[in-house]
Amino acid sequence: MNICASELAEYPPRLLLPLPASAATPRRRVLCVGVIGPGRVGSALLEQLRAAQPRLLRDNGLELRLCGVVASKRMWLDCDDAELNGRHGGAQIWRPNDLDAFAEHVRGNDGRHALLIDCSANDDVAAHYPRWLGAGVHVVTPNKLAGSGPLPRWQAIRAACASGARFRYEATVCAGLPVVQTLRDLLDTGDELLAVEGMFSGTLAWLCNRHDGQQPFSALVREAHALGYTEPDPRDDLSGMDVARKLVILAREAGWPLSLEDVAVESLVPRALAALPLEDCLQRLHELDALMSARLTEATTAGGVLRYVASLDRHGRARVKLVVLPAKHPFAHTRLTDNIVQFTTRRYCDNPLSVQGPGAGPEVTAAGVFSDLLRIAESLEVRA
Ligand SMILES: NC(=O)C1=CN([C@@H]2O[C@H](COP(=O)(O)OP(=O)(O)OC[C@H]3O[C@@H](n4cnc5c(N)ncnc54)[C@H](O)[C@@H]3O)[C@@H](O)[C@H]2O)C=CC1
Ligand SMILES: N[C@@H](CC=O)C(=O)O
Repeated sequence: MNICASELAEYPPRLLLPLPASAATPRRRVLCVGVIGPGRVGSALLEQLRAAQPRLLRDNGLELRLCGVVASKRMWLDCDDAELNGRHGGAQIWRPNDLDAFAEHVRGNDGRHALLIDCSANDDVAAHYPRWLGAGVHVVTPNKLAGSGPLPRWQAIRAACASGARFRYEATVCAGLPVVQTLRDLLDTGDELLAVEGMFSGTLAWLCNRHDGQQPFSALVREAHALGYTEPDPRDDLSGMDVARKLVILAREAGWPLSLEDVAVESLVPRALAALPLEDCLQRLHELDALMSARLTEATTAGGVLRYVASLDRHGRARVKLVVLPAKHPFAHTRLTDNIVQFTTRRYCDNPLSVQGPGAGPEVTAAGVFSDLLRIAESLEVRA
């Protein structure tokens, strides 16, 4: 709509007044944050938090207080004496990893708002969520192991939110894309999920896009790992398990009690590599090449493209597999790490609602985690 100056003059004057003081002066809130897993995503997140801190405080009245960082073996707490550490070459900074002590430290005992961000891919960390949430600590994570893990644990996590603590996991599905929130909004406004279909793996999308026979498939897998697209163990991507986990998370979001065992999964990992230690598997990745080359020939001979597709139909049948799609198929027109999620719902039944865009990489994933943090921060009441 265009508004010319004369029209503007006729608008009710109150529309032209400055914003009321309450909107101009944001209420100040403090959120104490602990980051678990300073790997590729965790480090990108720490950088984004650091860069955004002054702007958030100035424009939103939100003070983010980083209280600690814990890695697989060690942790750092803000109460540690920085000056002492300086004199000891940093040797005092790191204590041994202790998740319970870490959570207690971030939670404090002064009624503060506390948030733990799990950027690991570790199941033991996920097993702590019910306790943390039950104690009133918010949890945000891109780690898929809680959302797709044992159903009773998932239910315990949801139940623990009765404490008032919030659990958000947008980045578990398609990294920074607004997929979980979109589904949540559909459901909360009374829609009903009928089916989901899509490409949920940035790594597999990128590999399918880049694999043209010019380079061995295994070299591309190594490149995807170096770019931060793969899981810490790339077999989680190649086996289809990462995609299956995302499908389970979406199904559960819609109230369907799906478990990983219910998903028919096509793995691209040769049996001989499946159970090897990670280092040995990486040495033998070339054993994938002949298999993937044959799949590529099959696709090009048919005039199509390879895509790794997930689907959950109206009868609850869930499957993830590599398929040949015709060149005109909408999934064939995706680029780089593009993911696409199509929700067929009661309202969107003739033409599904689609979310599409880059679906892997530390920066975009960290941004998805960060936006979860901001949604939680928006709901915080002011505490002294
Ligand atoms: N890389 C990507 O594009 C995306 C990743 N994710 C998820 O983000 C998470 C992190 O992925 P990356 O950063 O790529 O992995 P990474 O391997 O680079 O980092 C994982 C970190 O977790 C730490 N860690 C492992 N066990 C721990 C424990 N018990 N306690 C504390 N820290 C522990 C490791 O020390 C490491 O710093 C994973 O769950 C992954 O599935 C989700 C969406 C996209
Ligand atoms: N390894 C995953 C990262 C995001 O979940 C992928 O490639 O999609």
